[in-house]
Amino acid sequence: MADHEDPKTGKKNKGTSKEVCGYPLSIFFIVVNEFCERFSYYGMRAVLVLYFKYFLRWDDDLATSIYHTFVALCYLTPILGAIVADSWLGKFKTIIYLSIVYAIGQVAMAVSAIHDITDTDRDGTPNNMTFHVVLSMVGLFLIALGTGGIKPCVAAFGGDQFGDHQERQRRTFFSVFYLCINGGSLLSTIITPILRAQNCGIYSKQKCYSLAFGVPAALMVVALVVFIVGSGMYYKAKPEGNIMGDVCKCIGFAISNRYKHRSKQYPSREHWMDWAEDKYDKLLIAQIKMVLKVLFLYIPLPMFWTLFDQKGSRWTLQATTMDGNFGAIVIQPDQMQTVNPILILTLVPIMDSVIYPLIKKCGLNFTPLKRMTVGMFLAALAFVCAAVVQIEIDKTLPVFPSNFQSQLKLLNMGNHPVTAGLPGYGQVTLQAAQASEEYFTFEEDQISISVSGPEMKRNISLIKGQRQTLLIPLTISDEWQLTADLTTKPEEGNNAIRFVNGMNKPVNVSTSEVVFGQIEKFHYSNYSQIRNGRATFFLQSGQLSCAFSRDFGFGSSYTFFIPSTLSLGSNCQESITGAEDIKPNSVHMALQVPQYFFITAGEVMFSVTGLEFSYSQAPSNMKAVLQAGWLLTVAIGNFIVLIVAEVAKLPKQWTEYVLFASLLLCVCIIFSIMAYFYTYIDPTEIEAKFRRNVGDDDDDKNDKQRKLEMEMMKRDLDRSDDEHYKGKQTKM
Ligand SMILES: CC(C)C[C@H](NC(=O)[C@@H](N)CC(C)C)C(=O)O
Repeated sequence: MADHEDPKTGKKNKGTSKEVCGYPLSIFFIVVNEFCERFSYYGMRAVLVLYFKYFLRWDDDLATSIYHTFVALCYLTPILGAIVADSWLGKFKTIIYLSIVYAIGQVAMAVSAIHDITDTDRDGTPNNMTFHVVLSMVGLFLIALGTGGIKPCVAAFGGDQFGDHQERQRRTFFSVFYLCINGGSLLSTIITPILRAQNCGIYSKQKCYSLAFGVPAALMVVALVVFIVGSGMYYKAKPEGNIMGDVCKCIGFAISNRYKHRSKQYPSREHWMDWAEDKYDKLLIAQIKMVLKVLFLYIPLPMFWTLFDQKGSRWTLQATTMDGNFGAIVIQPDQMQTVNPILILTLVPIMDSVIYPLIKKCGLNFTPLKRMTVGMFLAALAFVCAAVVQIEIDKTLPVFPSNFQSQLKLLNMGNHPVTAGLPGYGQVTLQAAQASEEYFTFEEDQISISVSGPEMKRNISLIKGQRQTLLIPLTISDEWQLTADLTTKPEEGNNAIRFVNGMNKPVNVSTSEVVFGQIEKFHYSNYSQIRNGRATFFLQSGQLSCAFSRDFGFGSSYTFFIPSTLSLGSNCQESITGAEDIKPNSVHMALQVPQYFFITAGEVMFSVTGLEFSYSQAPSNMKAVLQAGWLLTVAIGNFIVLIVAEVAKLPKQWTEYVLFASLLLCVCIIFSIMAYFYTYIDPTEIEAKFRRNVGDDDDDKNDKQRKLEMEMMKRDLDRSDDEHYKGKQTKM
């Protein structure tokens, strides 16, 4: 039998698998598995809301709530996976079984997105939507179970591959592991939206959601195969029975025993868990103490994730009010999120090979908990940057009417100039086919407007909180019309465009992507969303057919006026005038880069370190459980976003950013105090000593000596100021 194999089980011993440059070869399969799995997860997530909205035809509210429920579930299921792994199947088998569940879920999603399956009338839309909804919900449930379930196991299983002499390599592994997460997610969030945009189908061509889900499904199968291929090389720690059951029972016994002995006549014990000593093994009690110490330290951590997860929501919304034109490329608001994984891919190597060594050279002991504290501080700083950017944006946003005001714009549909008398604003002159530049604000319910050239006078009823445009007709006999204008910026950085037809006959307007439909004479169309860039509009009315083009930025709104003078042979490019109802975004998206930089630098210090810290401080039989505890802080963080945003209801977005920054700063201070009192431990060493002292009946040490050693170890776990273990234990 080879010396790297356990003589009893024939299985590999820890840290003895084949090595390449000091690293166990087995971790190669683990990091490739993680890369493919994250590709699969983030790729599917990137198109999920669009699938809900455009394939299942759900409204925005339902789509976003199901999406967030799914994401929250993905961070709750790790507990389940960890318990199964640590207590029953072991990490290896848990990863294999749950990966199969995960891959089935992804395949179910891909199948649910094939519209042809139920498209009996072959019109391109499914005829049995229930089938697609049920299949996709089952798919998402399996994915949440799979991705969440394996997450704590894969990280801990990777850590398991290193021997005690490979602490430095294990730290590097967690950094590379993080790089793979972000490499996979970056690639997939670029690729799957492209796949979705393709047209596919048997009977009719539709947006290809099946391909956008199918490729992540294939990557999950690849992840599973790669993991299985590495099978012979892994160190597989054996689960030690129902450890979570034992932990719960032991804690329960300690509490009830303490309660039974609450009277002063009983001497107090150093730690409340010591009340379990009457019934439970000292090793188990020591292990529970280790876990509880770390879990206690985790209490403030969800606040970091509360801020971190707003990248995908609030910050993306902020980007929709910004200008994404970078010259050579145009960045869409949701694409700004890719800055995070891109920065991770650059910052992790820089931190590991330059910053941390430099700090060490300066003689500073930049311990994991110090790094996490700095990470929190950087995240708070990111939100201060977000607040400053928001203040700049707010300065450029249009002033919409309050609930006590109404706003009115005038559009002269005639061929001659008119002068309109407006209460409080005097005389306003408008050329032919011209609109007033600004909206006029009124507090009255009704105003009287007199127009000269031709002479007209009308009483106009205004609606509080609304913006309207008054279409001043060509002749006295024509109808006066009021349009309902936008009182918010168009969504997702798009431009809201509509047309007013000043001609005496209907006109059809369209672009290559958008149909405005037929607009009756002297009427106006609904708003349609046009993306940034150049758009060409085609006009068609009887024999008349022409086109004109305009360039659009982000978040503007225009009313284009088709004049009565437009006729066969007219030059539409010159004849059609546009009134700018909402100015395009003018604050550049590049201003978001500092906030992305700080949150990502914070993530590297907080999350990469936290991942490794959770592994290194966990007892051997609860590695996955503590990883799951770490992931639970992410889930709680997500819930806090919903609660704080709902409860705080701040009128200005920048104040909400400042609130979140202040909350994290407070939490950061609390955490630094807690961290100061934390003593790093070496679980392997503690466990070994307990085993030696407790389990070895043939030990020739006398009882007194043994008792003394045990007491010392107990004190090491209970007290923070002891630096007993080979100087390995250091404070914060
Ligand atoms: C614990 C997770 C929240 C960490 C990790 N996420 C990241 O690394 C992000 N930088 C990815 C980005 C695409 C949002 C994960 O395991 O997904």
